[in-house]
Amino acid sequence: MAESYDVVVIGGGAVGENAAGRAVQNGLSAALIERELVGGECTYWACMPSKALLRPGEAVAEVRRTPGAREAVTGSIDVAATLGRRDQLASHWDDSSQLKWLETMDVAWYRGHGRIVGERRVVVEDAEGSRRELEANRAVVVATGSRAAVPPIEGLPEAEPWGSRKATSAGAVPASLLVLGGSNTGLELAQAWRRLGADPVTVVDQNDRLLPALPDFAGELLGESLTAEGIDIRLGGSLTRVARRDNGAISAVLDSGEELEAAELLVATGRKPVTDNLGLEEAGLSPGQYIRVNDQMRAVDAAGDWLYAVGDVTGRNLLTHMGKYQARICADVIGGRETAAWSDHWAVPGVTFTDPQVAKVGLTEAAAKDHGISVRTVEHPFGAVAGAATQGEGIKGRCQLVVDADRRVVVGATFVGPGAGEQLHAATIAIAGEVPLERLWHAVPAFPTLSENWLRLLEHYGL
Ligand SMILES: Cc1cc2nc3c(=O)[nH]c(=O)nc-3n(C[C@H](O)[C@H](O)[C@H](O)COP(=O)(O)OP(=O)(O)OC[C@H]3O[C@@H](n4cnc5c(N)ncnc54)[C@H](O)[C@@H]3O)c2cc1C
Ligand SMILES: NC(=O)c1ccc[n+]([C@@H]2O[C@H](COP(=O)([O-])OP(=O)(O)OC[C@H]3O[C@@H](n4cnc5c(N)ncnc54)[C@H](O)[C@@H]3O)[C@@H](O)[C@H]2O)c1
Repeated sequence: MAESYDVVVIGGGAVGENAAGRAVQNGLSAALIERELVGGECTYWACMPSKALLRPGEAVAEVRRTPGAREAVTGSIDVAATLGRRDQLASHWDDSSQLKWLETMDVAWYRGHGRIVGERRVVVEDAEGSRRELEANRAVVVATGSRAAVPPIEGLPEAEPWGSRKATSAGAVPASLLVLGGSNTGLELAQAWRRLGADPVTVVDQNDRLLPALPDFAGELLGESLTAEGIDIRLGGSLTRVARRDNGAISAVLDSGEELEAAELLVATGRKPVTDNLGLEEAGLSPGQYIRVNDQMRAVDAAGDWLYAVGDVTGRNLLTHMGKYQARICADVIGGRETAAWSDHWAVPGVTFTDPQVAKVGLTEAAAKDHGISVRTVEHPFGAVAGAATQGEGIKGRCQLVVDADRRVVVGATFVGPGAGEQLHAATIAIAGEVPLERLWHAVPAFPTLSENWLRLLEHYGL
């Protein structure tokens, strides 16, 4: 006899949890199926532990920028304390508090592998092999996330490289680190382990520049900072061969023929969807692909109207906060509200939590032009306001606003500088709220704060 819920969510990462919780808040009954730890990658092996590894280095750099405070830093980062704090922020890889939250929210949870076995029907199989069948009166929501994609490089699997899971949960600092893939994962973890003592740290990426989807200055400024602290960045190439030597060291051959050696190799070359062994064929979908969704998060290629997908598994903005936004939209749609995930296209915020941080929301100049928008951009040095001077010496960086010149609203913003991520939400509000420049002009930034960058940018625009 199947147990029956309005909504059955497969995958209990941050996104699945939010979909189930919001469904209950909307007056529906919901069940969540998770085969590993409720909380998913973000909680245990991605966002939280990586930020915990970065924070001590960032805090020390902040203090070192400030005369009077810098003299108080006489030692080096305490690795054991950093890893201890990391373990704490990763909830010691224990999901009991997440389970408590589900219970408080009245979400039923099942530990096991979820698989669709027919229209609105899902089977959960636990580790012992016992099976329970769940029936979804209204919808099945797939929130099974993503896993690391490993490129086909000779010797790579046998060399047992680090993936993001190992690189965020390691119990000791590697003597040296080679990072393949220089995007958010690779750059954050390269800097984290460098500042914790790995030396040398080398980053290899096939692109000709860092962060190519952002304005040029973002990758350039970040690259300069990382290079200055001893991270060797090799762009425009990859590895052709990898081996782990008898002494445990990694040997890697670049496509230029040069051989690099490191204690560990981190592979951070992107993600692929977790859609295998999920029974997607029951809804007419192919396994192994991202699940295409519309702005109501309904799986557009699925037969019927009962299958939804949210989070990384959709391939749309692989970011926790965007997945959670999709989850809220999805649960509202299932609950009968008319709504759409339009922010997914126009106002996606993202922060690379390196030092300096790279924070961007909305469209770049190039993307805005592609959308036929008549664009004007304005820029200002991040550190050229009194708020930066009070924070310390030598604060560098850049800010940029992308403005729709016809509608006189901001459509994109990028900030590069220490702590730039905290500047971002003002831009997200301006973009999502379509606040006219004439109105923004009256949003006065307090003195002396870094937010005065907004005033300078608007002055450059001519206000
Ligand atoms: C190193 C790193 C750092 C990151 N830092 C950030 C950051 O700072 N900010 C940010 O916004 N994003 C960050 N991200 C991205 C973020 O981690 C993901 O976008 C987010 O985890 C996606 O959440 P999700 O719930 O969709 O998927 P996941 O977190 O992958 O969760 C999916 C869950 O589904 C479960 N599951 C899969 N298949 C089944 C099945 N058949 N049955 C039952 N359960 C199943 C899995 O066990 C998993 O728990 C980072 C990513 C990495 C790799
Ligand atoms: N702070 C954050 O919000 C944060 C942090 C980490 C990850 N994430 C998200 O997680 C997702 C995955 O991030 P990611 O950095 O792991 O992957 P990614 O797909 O963003 O970047 C992968 C990088 O690897 C490079 N690459 C791929 N194959 C290669 C090869 N064979 N040789 C050399 N280089 C190669 C690519 O050029 C690219 O720069 C992204 O959506 C990202 O935004 C977010």
